[in-house]
Amino acid sequence: MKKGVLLVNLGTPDSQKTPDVRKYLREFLMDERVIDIPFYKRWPLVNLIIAPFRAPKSAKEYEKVWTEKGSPLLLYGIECKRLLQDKLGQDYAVALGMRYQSPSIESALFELRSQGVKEIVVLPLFPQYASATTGSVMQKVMELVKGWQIVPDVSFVQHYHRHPLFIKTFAELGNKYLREREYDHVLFSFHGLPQRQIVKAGIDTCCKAKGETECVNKMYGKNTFCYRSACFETADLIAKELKLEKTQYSVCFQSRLGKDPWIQPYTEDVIINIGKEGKKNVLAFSPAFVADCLETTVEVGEEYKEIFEENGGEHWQLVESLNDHPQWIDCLSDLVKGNESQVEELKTY
Ligand SMILES: C=CC1=C(C)c2cc3[nH]c(cc4nc(cc5[nH]c(cc1n2)c(C)c5CCC(=O)O)C(CCC(=O)O)=C4C)c(C)c3C=C
Ligand SMILES: [Fe+2]
Ligand SMILES: [Fe+2]
Repeated sequence: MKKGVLLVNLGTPDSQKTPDVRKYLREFLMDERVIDIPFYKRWPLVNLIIAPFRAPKSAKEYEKVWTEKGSPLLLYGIECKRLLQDKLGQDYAVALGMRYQSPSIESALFELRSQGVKEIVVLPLFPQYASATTGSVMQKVMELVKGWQIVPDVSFVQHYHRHPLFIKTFAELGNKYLREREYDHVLFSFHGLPQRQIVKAGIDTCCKAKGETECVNKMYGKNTFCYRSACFETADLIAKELKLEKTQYSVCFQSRLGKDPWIQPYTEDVIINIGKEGKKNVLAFSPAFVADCLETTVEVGEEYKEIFEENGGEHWQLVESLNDHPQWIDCLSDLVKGNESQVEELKTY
């Protein structure tokens, strides 16, 4: 009997046009794990304020990344599915679902069920666990399978932010640029989260205090569910692979939405400081994403580049994401098979 693999990414609009972007934003932001406030406040905020006002602006940005075949996030997902299926062979059936919009997780689960699959490994395409991403995917899958006559044996890959192949692939992609020219700083910019989401996750040994801007203890390997700490760990491991000193790189968090405090430091502030320090050449990684998308290509590749140049910077280079890199497919295969090559001895940094 085949074993099922369900790859899940965030999702993307059906087209780059404003109505489709609005529809996507509505579904995405109405998720109670994404905007984690009571429904009676979330509904008007999303439907009357954020979606209507943000959709036309976001649509212009989606226009910049859209290809003839569609959204890069979806196209890389489809390609990863194909390559992983080839790598795993006939004993496995691989499907792709998006948490929001299409193809839905429901359709991907039906695809697996129609192939007689009774055992499914769910692999969210988010290396660092957050309730808003991996948690939401896990909840959705459980809601969907709970009504099946034969409830499948489902397991989840909750995170892989320290998996050696994940780290090595990013490091190799970056090294290509580091060999080409001199850089005076390296930046690791991760997607941000409202600070309260970290506090709510109950990580009381880590980012516990309200407004805490530093993880109190970097107990890597023990507080893997603190998204912020996991991001620092990913950055430290890539930096180690690149043989960077602590002073040669910074970690920061992008994409703040609204006025509430998000996890810090904010990417924009860090870029302004780097510029003020007279650094001219910056290499930027965005390792919360495993595929290039709006957040990497436009936000890091264009918007942060502009801010850097306005603050004295001269050369800004975004390191592309893992996309369909063969070593990334090896990493996915390793995760599916539960080889757990990421569970090495816990290291201290
Ligand atoms: C409260 C708002 C948001 C939270 C929390 C959030 C967490 C989060 N998101 C990703 C990954 C992606 N986000 C993307 C786009 C995007 N994210 C938000 C808001 C929150 N994200 C918005 C409003 C948007 C839409 C774009 C925009 O209008 O600016 C994408 C890109 C999708 C694409 O089609 O290219 C990804 C991927 C992570 C990993 C994360 C928490 C860890
Ligand atoms: Fe997001
Ligand atoms: Fe933390």
